[in-house]
Amino acid sequence: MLKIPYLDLPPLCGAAGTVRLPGSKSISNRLLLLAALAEGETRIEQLLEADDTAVMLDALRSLGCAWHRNGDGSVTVQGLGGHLPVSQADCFLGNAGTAMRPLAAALALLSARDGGRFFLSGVARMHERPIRDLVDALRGLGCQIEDLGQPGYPPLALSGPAPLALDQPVRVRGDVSSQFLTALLLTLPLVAQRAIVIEVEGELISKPYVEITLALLARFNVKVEREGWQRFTIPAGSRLRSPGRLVVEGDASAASYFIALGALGATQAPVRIEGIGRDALQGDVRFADAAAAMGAQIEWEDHALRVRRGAWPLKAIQLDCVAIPDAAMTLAVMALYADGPSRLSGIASWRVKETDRIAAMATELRKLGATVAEGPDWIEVHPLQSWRRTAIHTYDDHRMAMCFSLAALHPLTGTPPQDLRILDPGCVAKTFPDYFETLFGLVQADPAHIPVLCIDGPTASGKGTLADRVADQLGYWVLDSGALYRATALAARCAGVALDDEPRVAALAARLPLHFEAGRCFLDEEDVTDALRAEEVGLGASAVAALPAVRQALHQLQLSFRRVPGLVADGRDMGVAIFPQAQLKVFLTASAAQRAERRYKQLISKGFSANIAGLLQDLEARDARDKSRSASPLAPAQDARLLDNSDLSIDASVEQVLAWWDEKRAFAD
Ligand SMILES: O=C(O)C1=C[C@@H](OP(=O)(O)O)[C@@H](O)[C@H](O)C1
Ligand SMILES: C=C(OP(=O)(O)O)C(=O)O
Repeated sequence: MLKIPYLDLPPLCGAAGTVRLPGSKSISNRLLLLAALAEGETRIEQLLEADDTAVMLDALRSLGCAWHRNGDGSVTVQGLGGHLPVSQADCFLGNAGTAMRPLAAALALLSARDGGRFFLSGVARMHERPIRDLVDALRGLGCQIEDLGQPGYPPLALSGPAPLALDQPVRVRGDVSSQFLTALLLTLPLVAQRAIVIEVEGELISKPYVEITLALLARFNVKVEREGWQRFTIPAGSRLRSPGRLVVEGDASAASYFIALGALGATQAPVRIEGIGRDALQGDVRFADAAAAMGAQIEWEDHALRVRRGAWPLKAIQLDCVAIPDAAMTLAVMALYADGPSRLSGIASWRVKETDRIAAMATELRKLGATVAEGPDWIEVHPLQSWRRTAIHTYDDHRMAMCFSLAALHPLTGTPPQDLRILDPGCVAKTFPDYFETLFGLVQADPAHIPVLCIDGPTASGKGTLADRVADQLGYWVLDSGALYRATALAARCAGVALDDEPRVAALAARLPLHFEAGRCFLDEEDVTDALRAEEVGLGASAVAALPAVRQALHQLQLSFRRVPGLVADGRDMGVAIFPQAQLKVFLTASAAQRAERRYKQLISKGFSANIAGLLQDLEARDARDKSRSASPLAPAQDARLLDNSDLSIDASVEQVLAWWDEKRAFAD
C-alpha cells in the first residue's frame, strides 16, 4: 500500500495480464453485519480487507461481537442472535457509508428495544454525508436519535429504551441514497415479530444495491416480499440465521478500472480480470456493457472476463448511470479517449459521496485540458485534444485516484506523452489498498519514459538506506545493484568457481537465479539477504565487479529493473554506465572514517564480529580498487549532484534528494 504524498505515473503505452479482484465492499460489509446480528457462526471467505471493512470489523468488536481471522484470510463471525452484550459503544466508521447507514439503523432499533446508548461518528466528510432520510424513518418508528453535529448528518447518538411503533408502514426516501432503504431492510428483521412494511418515497436510486441486500438477506433466511421498488414487506417472524459459509464476489466497481485499462491499452494480449462473472450479484458488473458500448472487446468466462481494445478511438456514450453510480466515474475518464462528447446522467448522488464527485471530476478533467460541462445530475466530457502535465487532486476519494490513474495512458493526439501526478494515492485504501501495485503489474511503458533516480557512491556511504527511503517516498522500485555483484560472488563461491576466473564467473552472472521479494533477496529458493551482507562477500563483490565480462553480463539484468512507475538505482556506476539518461544522479560520499564507523555499527547490529581499524583499511583499499578499475571506475557522472552526508542525518539526506527530484519534475497544480 502506498502511503505517500504523491505518485508520478509515466506515460503508459499498453496493458496486459491478469488481475484478481479484491472482495466486494458492498457484499463484505453487508455480510459482516448480517453475520454479527444473526444466530450462528458465519465463515466469510474472500472478505475485502480495506479501510471500509476494517471500520465495520472494529465496530462489531466494540459492540461485543466476537470474530477472528483464519489462516486463509477468511473471517469467522460469532453471531449475536440479535442481542448486543453491551449497552454502550462508541464506533468510528471512517468514511464507510456501508457501515454508517446500516449500523445507525441497527443500533437505533436495538437500543429502542433493549436500552443502551451508542455513538456513531466518522471522518469530517462523513459528517457532511446526509443521513436525514434514514434518521427520519427511524424516528417515525419511535427510535431516539440525536444529531450531535449538524442536523441530518453524523455524528449520531442512538439511545433507548423507547417503544417502537411497527404497525404502520415505515416510510423512507430513496432518491438521495439507496443505503437508507438497505439499512432498514438489513435490520428490521431484528424486530419483526409482526410483518413490517417499508414504503419508498421518491424514485429509488442505485437499485442494484438493494438487489444485493435482498439476495444476501435471503441467504440469512429472510425472504423479503416486494412490490416493484415501492413497497417491501419483511414477513412476520423473520429471523436472521447464518447459512454457515459464504464467499464474497470480487468487487465489480473495482473491476471497472481494469476493464477500462483493457479497453484503452490491451492491444495485444487481453487484461484478464478474475473474481466476477456475468451473473454477479453486483449491479456494477453492467459497467462491462457500457465499456463494450464504447468499443471494448469483452469475453466472459465463468468467474472472469477478458478485455481488449476494440474501437479506437473509443465511441462516445450517452448513458443514464443511476444504476451504476460508482463505476460510472470510470466512464468519465474513458470519455477523454472517445470520438466525441460523452454525457453521463442520473448521477446526482455523486454530489454526496466521498466528495462532490461531479465537481471534483469536472475540475480535474479540466486541469488535464478537457472541456467539461456539468449540471446538478450530469456531466459531459469532451475528448482531450492537448494533454497537460498536471497534478490530480483526489479529495480523499479512492475512486478519483483509481479513475485518474487511467489518464496516464498515452493520449490519442500528437501531443508528446505526459507524466501524471496523483496526489494522496493512499486514499485508495478505502476499498483497494493495493490498487496501484496491481496496476503496475499490468501496464507497460516505453523504458525511456520511466523515471530513474541514481544514487552512486563508495562503499558504506549509506546509499542503500537512502535509496530505500527515497524509493518509499516516491513509490518506486529499488535496484540494489551491489546485491547483484554480491550475489554473483556468493554464487561463485558456492559453485567453487575462482573469483578471478572471468569467463566462468560471467557465465554464472548471466544466469543468476536472483529475485527480490518484500525487501528480501533470494538465490533460487534460498533467502540470501543476510549472507550477502557478510564482509567477505562484499570483498568478493568488489573483485568480480572489476571483471568487464561480469559487468557486461549484469548490464541487461539491471536495465530490467526499470519498471513502472519508476526506479531508484543504487550502486557505483548507475548514473555513468547503466542509466546515463537518468533524470537525477546523486553521488553520495562521506569521509572514510565515517563510513568505517557506519559499517562497523551495521555489522555489530547484525551479530557479525568487526574491527573498526581493519574495516577502515579494507574500505580504503576497496575505494582505491573501485576508482582505479578499468571497467566503470567509481566516479561521479558529469551531471551528478554531489551529496556529502558525513554530517547529515538520513532524514536530511532524503529531504535533499527529494528536493532535487522535485526541482526536475514540476507539475501544474
Ligand atoms: O449499498 C451499497 O453498498 C452502496 C450503494 C451506493 O450508494 P447510494 O445508494 O448512496 O448511491 C454506492 O454508491 C455505494 O458505494 C455502495
Ligand atoms: C460511495 C461509495 O462509498 P460508500 O459505501 O461510503 O457510500 C463508493 O465506494 O464509491
